[in-house]
Amino acid sequence: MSNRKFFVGGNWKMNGDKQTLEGIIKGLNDGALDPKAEVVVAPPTIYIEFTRSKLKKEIGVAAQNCYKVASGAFTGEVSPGMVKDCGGTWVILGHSERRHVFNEPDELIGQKVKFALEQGMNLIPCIGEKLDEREANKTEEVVFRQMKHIADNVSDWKRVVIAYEPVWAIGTGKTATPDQAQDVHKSLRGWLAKNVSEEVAHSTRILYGGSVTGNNCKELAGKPDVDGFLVGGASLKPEFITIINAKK
Ligand SMILES: O=C(CO)COP(=O)(O)O
Repeated sequence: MSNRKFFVGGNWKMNGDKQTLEGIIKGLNDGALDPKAEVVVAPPTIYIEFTRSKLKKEIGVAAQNCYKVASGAFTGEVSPGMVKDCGGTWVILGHSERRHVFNEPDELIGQKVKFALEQGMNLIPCIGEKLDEREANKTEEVVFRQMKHIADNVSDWKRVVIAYEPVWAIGTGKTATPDQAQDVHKSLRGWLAKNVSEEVAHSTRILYGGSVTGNNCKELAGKPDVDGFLVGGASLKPEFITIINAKK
């Protein structure tokens, strides 16, 4: 048995306003959450401070992205230090939408990983293959390449939680089967054992993300290498609590 603490992240993406987010926050504050689960939510950057000020302290707050330097002429960007200043202690990096809508390459994601860790943040770096890559049997090749760019820049694995999010499963209602998720998670753990260390492979949490719902979370969470979830759409709904409690 592993002693990896079950972890559930809610990625709110570019959704909500103060009124609706307050409703979601109230639901989390009042909900009966499994105390054995670690929970983090990622509001749009502009609502990080608002969320932190309303949300109970047991739940962490993440940014959905941040830049690779502390300050300067980078219009539209925010730095890890700014996230921290507003009460965020986590940051999601390399999310599929950053990679594929905003064309962020592996190298940039690696640089962001390095800098955010240096700045004291906890990280949720994301990896995952596209449908054509899966169909061409390139899933491992793709996720191992993405992992290498991340791993080469990690100075402290205790502050890193990996999210495996197959691109074809994100926002599509097409969840990976528990066996598909388990297969990739197991390969990733094998990669970590071989390329980083047995200790890191054993202790690092690997989350699954992609159309996780209150209905499919229990079966996914039952797989030995699935240590939690990164949830998009369902994290805006009351069923997020069911997902947090998937191991209860
Ligand atoms: O991208 C995701 C979480 O980061 C997953 O999104 P959905 O849960 O909406 O498929």
